[in-house]
Amino acid sequence: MRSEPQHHPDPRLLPVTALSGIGAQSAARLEKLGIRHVQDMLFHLPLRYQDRSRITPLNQLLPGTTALVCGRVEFTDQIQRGRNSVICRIADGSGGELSLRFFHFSVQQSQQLKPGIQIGCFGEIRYGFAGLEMVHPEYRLVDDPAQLIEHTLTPVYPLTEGVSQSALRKATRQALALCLQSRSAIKDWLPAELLQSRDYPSLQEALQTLHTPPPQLSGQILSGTPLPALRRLAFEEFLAHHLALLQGKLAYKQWPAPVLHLDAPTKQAFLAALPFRLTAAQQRVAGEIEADCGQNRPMLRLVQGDVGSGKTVVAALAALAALASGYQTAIMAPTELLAEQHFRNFSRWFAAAPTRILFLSGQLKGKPRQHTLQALADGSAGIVIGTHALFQDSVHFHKLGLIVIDEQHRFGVHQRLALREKGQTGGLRPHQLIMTATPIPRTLAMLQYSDLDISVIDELPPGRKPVATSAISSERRAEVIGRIEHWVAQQRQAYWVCTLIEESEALQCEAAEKTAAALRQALPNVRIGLVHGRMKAAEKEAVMQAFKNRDCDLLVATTVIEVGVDVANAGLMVIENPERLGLSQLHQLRGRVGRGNQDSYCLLLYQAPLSQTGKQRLAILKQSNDGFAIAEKDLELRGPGEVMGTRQTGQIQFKIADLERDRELLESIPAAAQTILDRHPEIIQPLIERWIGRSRHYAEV
Ligand SMILES: Nc1ncnc2c1ncn2[C@@H]1O[C@H](COP(=O)(O)OP(=O)(O)OP(=O)(O)O)[C@@H](O)[C@H]1O
Repeated sequence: MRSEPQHHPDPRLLPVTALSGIGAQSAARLEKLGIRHVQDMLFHLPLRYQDRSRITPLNQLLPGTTALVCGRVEFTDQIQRGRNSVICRIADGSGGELSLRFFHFSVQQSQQLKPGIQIGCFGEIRYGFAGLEMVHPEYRLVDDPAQLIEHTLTPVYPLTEGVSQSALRKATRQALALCLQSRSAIKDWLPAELLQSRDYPSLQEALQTLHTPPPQLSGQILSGTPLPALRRLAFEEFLAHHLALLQGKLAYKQWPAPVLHLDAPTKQAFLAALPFRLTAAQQRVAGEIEADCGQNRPMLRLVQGDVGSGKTVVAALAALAALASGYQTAIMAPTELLAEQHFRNFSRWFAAAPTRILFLSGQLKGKPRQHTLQALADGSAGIVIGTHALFQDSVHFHKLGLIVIDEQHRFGVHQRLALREKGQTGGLRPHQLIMTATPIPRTLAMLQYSDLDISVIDELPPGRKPVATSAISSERRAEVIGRIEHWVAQQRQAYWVCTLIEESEALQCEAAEKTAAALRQALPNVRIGLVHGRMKAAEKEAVMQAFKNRDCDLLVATTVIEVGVDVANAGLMVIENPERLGLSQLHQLRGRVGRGNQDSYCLLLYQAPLSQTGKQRLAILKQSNDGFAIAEKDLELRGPGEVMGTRQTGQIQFKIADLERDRELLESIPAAAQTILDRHPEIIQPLIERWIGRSRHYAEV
């Protein structure tokens, strides 16, 4: 890295090579930690702190603790020639002794440790062959033990290979001096009204406190209580992410969009042809969508609804508005199965409409694919339903007015933004409707969905009965198999879901194959089908069709059936290894049964023994059939990090904020963001740049 001229006007923006001890090589390594300029050093905060404020007498050492000690060398021995390993015994007159083990020690280094010399060490105490020992501790030869004592806690920074802790400490101290003591201090963007009401320190104080904590805060830090200084930075970081998403929404809403108007007679005719009446919640949400689509600015709306709450028909009403206004609709589902199911529903609901409803997935090849692409391009197809294949470069729309994305959490934030790019017609941007059956607790929705307006279908169609759920140890597997036999004898159908760690689809499929084989042996009179993600689409379709037609009694499946299966006669579901899945996912899976008006059951076949939390989690599923309540409980038990996971957050990485530790801050973020939007819009961009960088990944619109 090239050094910039010495007379650079702003020390904050000097490259890190301006700090003594940081050469070009270290600078390249620091870049991996996102540190390029002097001011970046200040936002690289300590992971934890070490207490070197007192020397522990050797007779008071406890294994497993970290301590600062001081003693005189009794003897030093080379124990392993090859590794230059040295052992040294020290004593301090307290009656205690400690062994120090050093590796890769030079002859010169070991010769320094002469008997009688006084040495101070900092490190972890553990049991060794010859009593208590410290392995490769930091050490210093001292005349006076007082020289070892540091009155403030010592920061420990996250490291990158090739940059030592002491080099980072030294560089950070210099950076602090340069930035905080010069007139060009780091700019505090947060307005006073947000800081005062929270009793937060200024940015300057916060950074200073965290890098060089004053002695009076040691107790608080060591007890793990987050300092207001840390809270303040986490608050600022959450705020920056929230603002970035909001800004993405506001920017998108600046574009013109087609006005989609649904006239009353068309709507009435559509509703009258449905075999049911919309619930009040469906009507309300449909109204919200209608109002959005009637604007000349694009809708960005998320519909959250519990499993089976009837989201699809609400999306169909939006598609009807698009159709009535001369625009096309693209509906994207995460799996073939779900896309096919939507395709069947839409084909039925729009049978009388003067347009073509088409299906498009990666599996569609050759002539049929050509015809589909042609119909989308010339506008003869008004509605297309498919998988993410819909958004490949080869797909062109005549006049796309509405995009519906189902099960949005499977598509990351970034994919969602990329989709917005698609389908601009004549400078107009399509309206976007996103549907999810995974209820996200309100506080977390703030981080994930603040670029969307949210509607909730909080009512199930009448007559739905809760799925009676019980947890059964896998030791009672034979009993469960017996229950299936009995169930099938009553002309009912069932699912058997094999789960494994979700990432490993291959293993999941293998497990499903084995289970199907074992069940076929155990239940020779039951017709058993198997469906998993590695089968060809046509094979899957054939099995699903057989299950729908009642030519198959028991469907063994992987979690591919989580979404998209709607077979009213299937009222029993066995879920293997439920302890491995999130509660919301389990709730969604069991939502496959209980869709008709008959009694339905879910058996959670867990691997004993279950942990305490494992038991509590399954108990929640037994007690509740409300997806939102379940999601809140899951959040309580597992914490936000687990619940969101990387998949659901769309890989939001925080520098400082910790979803677990700083959870209660989330609640206050939307109001603080609103204050900034209303009264201090000029600080939005600098805050985003500070915490997220200049990358436009949130605002790619
Ligand atoms: N108001 C209603 N009254 C009765 N049945 C309804 C109503 N709305 C939808 N349904 C039916 O309920 C079933 C579930 O609807 P839909 O598939 O839209 O649910 P969903 O909210 O998408 O659920 P999931 O997330 O489980 O797929 C479908 O068979 C649908 O036809």
